[in-house]
Amino acid sequence: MKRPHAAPKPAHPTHKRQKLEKPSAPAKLSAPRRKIRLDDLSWKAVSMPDRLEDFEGFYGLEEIDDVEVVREGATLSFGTRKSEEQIEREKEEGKTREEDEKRRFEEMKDRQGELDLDVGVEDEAVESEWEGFSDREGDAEAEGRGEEEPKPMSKKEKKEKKEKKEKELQERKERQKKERAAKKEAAEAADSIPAKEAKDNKDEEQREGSEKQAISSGAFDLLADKSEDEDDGDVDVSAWEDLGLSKETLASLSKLKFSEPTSIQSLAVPEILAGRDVIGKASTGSGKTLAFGIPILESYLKSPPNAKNHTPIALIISPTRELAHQLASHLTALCADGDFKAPSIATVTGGLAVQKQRRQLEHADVIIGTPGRLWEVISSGQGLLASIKKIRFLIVDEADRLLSQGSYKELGEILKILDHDDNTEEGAKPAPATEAQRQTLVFSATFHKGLQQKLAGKGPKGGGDLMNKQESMEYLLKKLNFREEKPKFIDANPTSQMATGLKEGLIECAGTEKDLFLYSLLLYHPKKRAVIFTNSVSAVRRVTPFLQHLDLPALPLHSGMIQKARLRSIERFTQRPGSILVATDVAARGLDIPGVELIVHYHLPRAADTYVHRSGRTARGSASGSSILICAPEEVAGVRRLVAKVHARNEAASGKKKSAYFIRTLDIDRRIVARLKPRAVLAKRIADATIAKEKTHSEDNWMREAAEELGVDYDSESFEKEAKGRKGRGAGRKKKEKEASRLTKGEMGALRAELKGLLGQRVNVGVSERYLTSGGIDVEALMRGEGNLEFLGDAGALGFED
Ligand SMILES: Nc1ncnc2c1ncn2[C@@H]1O[C@H](COP(=O)(O)OP(=O)(O)OP(=O)(O)O)[C@@H](O)[C@H]1O
Repeated sequence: MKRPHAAPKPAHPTHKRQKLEKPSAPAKLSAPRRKIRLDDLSWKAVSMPDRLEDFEGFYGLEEIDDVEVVREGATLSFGTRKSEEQIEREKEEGKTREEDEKRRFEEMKDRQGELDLDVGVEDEAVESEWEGFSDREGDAEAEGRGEEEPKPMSKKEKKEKKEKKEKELQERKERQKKERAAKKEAAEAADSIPAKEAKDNKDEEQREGSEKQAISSGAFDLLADKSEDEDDGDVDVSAWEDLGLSKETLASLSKLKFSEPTSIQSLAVPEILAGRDVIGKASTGSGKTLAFGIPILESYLKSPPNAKNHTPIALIISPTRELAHQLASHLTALCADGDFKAPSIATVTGGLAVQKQRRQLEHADVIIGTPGRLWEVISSGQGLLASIKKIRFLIVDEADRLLSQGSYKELGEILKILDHDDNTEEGAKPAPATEAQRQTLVFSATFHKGLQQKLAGKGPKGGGDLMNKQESMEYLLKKLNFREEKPKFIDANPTSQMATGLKEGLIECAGTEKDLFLYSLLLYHPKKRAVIFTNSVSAVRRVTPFLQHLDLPALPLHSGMIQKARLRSIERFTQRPGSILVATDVAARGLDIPGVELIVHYHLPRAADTYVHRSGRTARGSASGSSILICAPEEVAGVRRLVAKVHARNEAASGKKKSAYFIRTLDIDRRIVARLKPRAVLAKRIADATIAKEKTHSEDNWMREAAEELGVDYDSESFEKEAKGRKGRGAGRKKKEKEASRLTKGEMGALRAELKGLLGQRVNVGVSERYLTSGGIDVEALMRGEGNLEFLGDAGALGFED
């Protein structure tokens, strides 16, 4: 029986529960029951959870045992079989207990006070240790070595000591700041830069610093910094000597630890230095950036731009924003820490503040940008246009992409404006090609076959295998207004446009099971940095959360994202080993992220060239990697043709007899896939429902806003009813989305919990049922890189072994 402790006594105390732990002894039961007043009994306090202590008017509970409630007619009374002596004894025991309790509480309070004091002392100890790092390190040590036990400090002493330390720290900071400023002044004086120019440079540096911070979230700075992590020793660069480079460039290459040129570099650099227009083709990841970057640096070192009448040296055009930032990083890395003032590099891409970019351009030595933003910026400022016309190099990187249909419009405008003679009348033909003073350099890993044949002087004159006139490289090359009638065509890898360390394969599955097979494939490659290519923004939006729900570190990249988010994704992907980038073809070209080991084509590439470039994100330089296509059965034949086409081109170039390349089908254990299916199905449901909810929400908002603008009432339900009658394209999908969006919070929570449960379970995926029943393999362990690869395998187990 329990009663509230110290609370006003109820008229009729309720009998809460009979204590079970003390069953009455048979002897006691036989004792006569006496009526008793409740206050005369020995109540014991019940310990309560802390949070109840402050309950208004409720201070605690007390309990009593061996009491019976006796009903006599309408009245209740209480009886006990305990003797009076026993009750008295218990009362005494209760008092002692209460006193003990009080004493323990007081002791605990004291101890708590001591503990608080200890914390203070500990802080102080840390502070006094810190003193050892101060300028007066010796003093601090000498103090510490004192033979007598130091006396505890008073509060005043502690305060004074703290203030003194803060003052010292402040003074040290001031001193260091002054030293830095003095050093900078001395360096500027040594360079004998006139005061105004020095100020301009300083302003520019500051502007550049803040611009750089604003435009890049650091992803490509990381690429630029990668040499810093390595040890500082420079490498022997004698292998570069034949190329006729300056000692400054050689020193920079040594710092980058590039001991020898790649083949495209050794072939293209001398030609460019000799003043030739060059069309360079080399496989992905073979160092094309420096093939044109080195000659730009050489030209800059040979005749730095005149500070008073500044004009940029080079204009580099890139098909994507990410590639533009990466090119800037690679060139920055080449020029960083050199024994010369580094050229100023401006990156001009969409998605970032145009005003800042315009300001940067005024002082840029090298301009790198995407066609749309470049056009916007160049065309809007006459002064800028006049100076850009004087560039020494025009570089079109990933030229076949930039010059292809759909992308060419703005590039065409830029080229037109660059060649437009301001003295010719409006509407007249642009200035003749011979007037172009610049060198034009065009690079890619893939060029159209017709162009190659034409350049090699082998191809049919016009028509033949060329695309239609509008698209053809021949037509577009005319637009580039080469200085020479026949630019130098360099094919560094005539027999192979695919990287040498690349393994290719395909996995066949039902079109509706691509998600499941993608998940399984990623589990086969635990902790490997991978890029998943899809053909649409919506697929990226769907596949990324699908993988994330399955606890895989997926990051999205597509053109629908704001630029900062795009750069952030690349930054995280670069920083975190084992992460997975789910991307559209915006990531297919040029991106140079170290350590990518796996490329998955979730959607098939639409063209052979896209296949080459996507696959080229792995196996770069001397590294190796795999490129795997996930195909529905009806897609297999097309895929085989596409991949065979890529390889057939190589054989044609090498003059070998044609033999169709046959991409191998990789074995993925269907039993493993079947075990993983429940997880994949759940993850897909959750991802689809989340997207459908967001979509419905934003559609609703859009309709509401439109209705408001029209001044009509918007009622989503009546809209829906009306729409029900209409059936058209996508009606089934819409219905599914609607259903998915209707999942309640609770239902979503339940799905998540179920998935969590599944992900927490071991998945037995042995190679035989015997193995399955006797323990098997833990996929989670595999994902941690601890699994038994003998069974789940790496690429070798997928059939890549030779
Ligand atoms: N001489 C060299 N020695 C070693 N590494 C080099 C050398 N030149 C360039 N690299 C490095 O090789 C990597 C690939 O270079 P880059 O991005 O220029 O390739 P790419 O041919 O342009 O590839 P893609 O066709 O995919 O754009 C970069 O990380 C670059 O720093």
